[in-house]
Amino acid sequence: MKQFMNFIGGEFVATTKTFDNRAPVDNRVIGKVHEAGRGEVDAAVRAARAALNGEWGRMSVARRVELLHAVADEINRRFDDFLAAEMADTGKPHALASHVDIPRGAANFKVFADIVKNVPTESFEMATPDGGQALNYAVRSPLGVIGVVCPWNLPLLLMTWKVGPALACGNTVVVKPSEETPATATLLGEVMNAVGIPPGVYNVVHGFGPDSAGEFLTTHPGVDGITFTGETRTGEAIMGAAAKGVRPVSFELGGKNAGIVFADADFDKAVAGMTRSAFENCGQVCLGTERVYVQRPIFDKFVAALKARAEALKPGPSEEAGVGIGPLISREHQQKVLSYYAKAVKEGATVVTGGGVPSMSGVLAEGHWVQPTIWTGLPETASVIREEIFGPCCHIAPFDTEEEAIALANATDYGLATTVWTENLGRAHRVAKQVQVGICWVNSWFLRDLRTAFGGAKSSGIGREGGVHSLEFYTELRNVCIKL
Ligand SMILES: NC(=O)c1ccc[n+]([C@@H]2O[C@H](COP(=O)([O-])OP(=O)(O)OC[C@H]3O[C@@H](n4cnc5c(N)ncnc54)[C@H](O)[C@@H]3O)[C@@H](O)[C@H]2O)c1
Ligand SMILES: O=S(=O)(O)c1ccc(CO)cc1
Repeated sequence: MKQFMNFIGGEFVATTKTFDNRAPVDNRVIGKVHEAGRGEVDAAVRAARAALNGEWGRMSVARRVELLHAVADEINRRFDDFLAAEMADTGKPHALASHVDIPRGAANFKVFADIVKNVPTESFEMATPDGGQALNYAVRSPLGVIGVVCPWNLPLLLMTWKVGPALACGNTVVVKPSEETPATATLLGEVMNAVGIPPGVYNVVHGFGPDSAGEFLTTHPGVDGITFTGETRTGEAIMGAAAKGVRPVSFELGGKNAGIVFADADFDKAVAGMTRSAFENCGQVCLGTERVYVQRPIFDKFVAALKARAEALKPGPSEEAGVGIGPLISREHQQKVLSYYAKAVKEGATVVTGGGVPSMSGVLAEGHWVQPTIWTGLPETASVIREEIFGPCCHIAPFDTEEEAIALANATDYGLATTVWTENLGRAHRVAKQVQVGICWVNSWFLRDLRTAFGGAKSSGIGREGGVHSLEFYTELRNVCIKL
């Protein structure tokens, strides 16, 4: 049985309290996770502080960049180990994990190392009251010890998306991976040691949220800032914890994203794009679309086409050929998604396809499967249109005008992403400007350039990460003013 231990000060640390790690495909116990108590979290924060005050804190940017490139190279060298670990933890299809999760997990180190190496800082000359001159210039220092609290949907990708820039900026980190997906964060500890990242720079503490490692880390006074990806409600709790000591937070939170398909869209591309945005990763992507609005002239044709695509997604384990959809992460999440499937029916939805659990054979019958599901016919007040489900499902409603589509898209407390499909360039610009979200894709979905700002509006987040914007959170910008 695999043991997932904490990684503190460059060493793997066992504890006496463990919990089960289960495979989503068949609910089998595949590992034991060593839960960190207050003592281990404190040791991790102290190790991170010592590294900050030690070799890592004194290291030149050029050497740091070199080491982070080596981390990326080592992830790529051990690609198959990371792939196997991520697939076992999440059950996601091989094609997805091998094309998205692991390569991005590696790229996050290189991209941010290069950004930090090349970013300029500002300087201003000024006239002084005595007729002389002064020079102002900015310097960036690391924020300090960063608490990184992660979700389970893209474990390595979303963790390194924060650890990459944090380390590139010279910080040290204590990572709390999701209790559902401990594997790749633990494996990354081996990579850090292998390439010579000093002990204490990267630490991992395992456990849950409240009264466990998540709470112990976010309430720890030795943590200088907290970066978090997860549910909006959890963000509220962490924000409360961060208030003590007035520590900065960066939050990437939930979404209830709209997709808008105009009648002038390239129909086949729109159907293919919406299939991905509704069902990829079994709908467990915060940027995914759960509310689809289609202009009336193509509504019926679009519903029929998306139905055909949904029904063609073959459920199965990661390695099986032709698999298009994996299971949900956990039994608990399966129950949550199925409760929404029941609610939709109760609130009067027409179930276009899905709505239940696919029939799986043998041990797979114990997995956390649900059918890709499409509804129509619900009022905008329905629960499945208002609340984030995080499953492979969407409601499709017709609209008539551009203004109506924008109003529908914006009628939510969330503001993470929108995907718009149209061949009319003017309309694309008008809609993109008016949707209240952090990212608006036009004729695409989940195209990511890591130099761009990423984050959510409204209840979907606080702050922006990506490119130089990550520096806003991971560094303190200081001004030096010299009288000449
Ligand atoms: N905006 C984004 O970029 C983005 C990306 C991925 C996922 N998400 C969101 O994440 C959610 C799914 O992920 P999840 O279920 O893992 O989220 P979650 O909020 O339940 O858990 C995320 C992490 O927070 C920890 N945690 C929970 N309660 C805590 C507390 N009180 N104090 C400290 N830590 C605590 C968990 O143990 C876990 O590591 C969805 O809402 C999704 O939209 C957002
Ligand atoms: O900014 S990214 O790292 O590309 C990213 C990918 C997916 C999600 C949503 O789950 C959030 C951020």
